[in-house]
Amino acid sequence: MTESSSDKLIEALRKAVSRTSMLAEGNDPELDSVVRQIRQVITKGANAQEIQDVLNDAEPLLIKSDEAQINRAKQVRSTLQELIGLLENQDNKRVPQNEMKQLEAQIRLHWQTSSQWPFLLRSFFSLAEKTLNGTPSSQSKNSFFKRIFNRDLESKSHKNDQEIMMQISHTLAGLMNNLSLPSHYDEDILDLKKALLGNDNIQQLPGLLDEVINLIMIAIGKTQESLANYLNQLNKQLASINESISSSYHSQKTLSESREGFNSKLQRQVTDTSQAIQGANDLESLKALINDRLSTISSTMTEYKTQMVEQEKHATQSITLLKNKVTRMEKDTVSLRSLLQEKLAQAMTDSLTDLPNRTAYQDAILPLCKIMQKTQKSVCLAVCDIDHFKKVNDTWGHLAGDKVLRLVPKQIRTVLAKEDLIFRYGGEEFVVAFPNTTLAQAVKRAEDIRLAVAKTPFNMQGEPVSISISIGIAELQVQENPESLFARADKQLYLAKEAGRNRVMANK
Ligand SMILES: Nc1nc2c(ncn2[C@@H]2O[C@H](COP(=O)(O)OP(=O)(O)OP(=O)(O)O)[C@@H](O)[C@H]2O)c(=O)[nH]1
Repeated sequence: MTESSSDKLIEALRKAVSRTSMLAEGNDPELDSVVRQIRQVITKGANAQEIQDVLNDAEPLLIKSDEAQINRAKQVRSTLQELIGLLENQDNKRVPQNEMKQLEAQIRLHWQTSSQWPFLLRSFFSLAEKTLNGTPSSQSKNSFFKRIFNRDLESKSHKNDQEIMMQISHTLAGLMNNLSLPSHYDEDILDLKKALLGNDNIQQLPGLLDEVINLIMIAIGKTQESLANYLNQLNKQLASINESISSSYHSQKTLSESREGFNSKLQRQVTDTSQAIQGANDLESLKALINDRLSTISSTMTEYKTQMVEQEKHATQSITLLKNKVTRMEKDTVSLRSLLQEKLAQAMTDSLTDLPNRTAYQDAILPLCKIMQKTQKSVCLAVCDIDHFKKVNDTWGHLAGDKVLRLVPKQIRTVLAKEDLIFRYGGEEFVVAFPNTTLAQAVKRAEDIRLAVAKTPFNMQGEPVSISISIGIAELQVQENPESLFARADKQLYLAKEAGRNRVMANK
């Protein structure tokens, strides 16, 4: 392999790696087939030109895929802007200006980063909740008071809320059209769109929004998973390139040794012939001629040998160069993979509390339940919810609310065992899984959690404030699925709230 063709190959492989993030989309069948072709040519050890050719074929498709990604991001941005516009256009509602500005700034910063879309949507929903639950704008204060005393107007306002909800639901349904998900999610998307379009109930919106966010998470996760797979494959290919270079290096060395032997043998023969001819006295002129020829052959041979040595030196240098480049490329791949892992971890972590989030819970709970059922061990789930949390936000502000959300899980952790798992499930709700724990033990542990939170004074603007949590618990049954386990624990949480809060209730 010459220096320039090895350079070309390395360049082609580099291009393949950098383009992979887009190739990993896996939505366009035409593009998928080109990706397969690229993988095949690399695996079969094709030369630089062949790799260059398939990459050239892929170029227009890659540009198309790139554009589709940008268009999706633009659609998400305009959906979010449209949603904010909807809130602003409600004449008897006041959108909290600070939060709205913050959200708009976040949108400006992150609209192109798909992993941020769920967070932007969540922030929007919190803004919508605050707007709809909050005080009416000053120009409509009159109608607010009238609402309290006038049923007719109250029902009008309720209708107005419903209209906003319907508009928000419609806008979210529009967003679903732009998610790139494998076809087996078509039915889920269709169901969710139907539910969104038929929804006029504010109570259902958080659940539906969660489902939208889940699907976005899946769309992002899928991309990362394909990218990780491809990088693994690429790593194997790089290892095989390295191996073949090493073996070609060894065979070159052997070749050069055997040529060396051939040279000296030939040299010996030439000397022998020369001596033999010198022994024949009677043919002087012939001797001179043959001697002359032999010396020409000898010098040609020496020259050839010098050339060979020079060429081998060159080849060895270019192989060393190539090996260094491959090593560098391997390092690039490793850092790309760790970047990818970091991104995956980010998508699984709640940024406020640093706890594993709901996506992480959904990833972890099924395998946990399966292993516990297989080994016939008991596992319990506790759903914990901060009591009257809305009041904390309303009284002390959103930042104080965030502080409570960070401190409560810290208190919970103080009583958890090493193998217990805690997640921020959403809002002010945390889920704890107790592996290898019976219901009676879990109830005891939950009681300790409740007490640990209740006895902690939370400092709010210099004042100690008590916070309590309610907990619902259920134990996994034989052949029960995680959804049903969660539903039973959540039902107990509801009962604990109904019974006065700050208590633990278990499904016995
Ligand atoms: N500060 C802050 N508030 C949040 C966050 N996520 C959700 N919330 C708020 O949590 C509150 C939850 O209120 P509700 O569901 O009405 O429940 P609650 O007031 O805790 O009442 P109960 O659960 O019935 O005891 C809402 O006001 C949300 O805006 C967050 O990340 N930070």
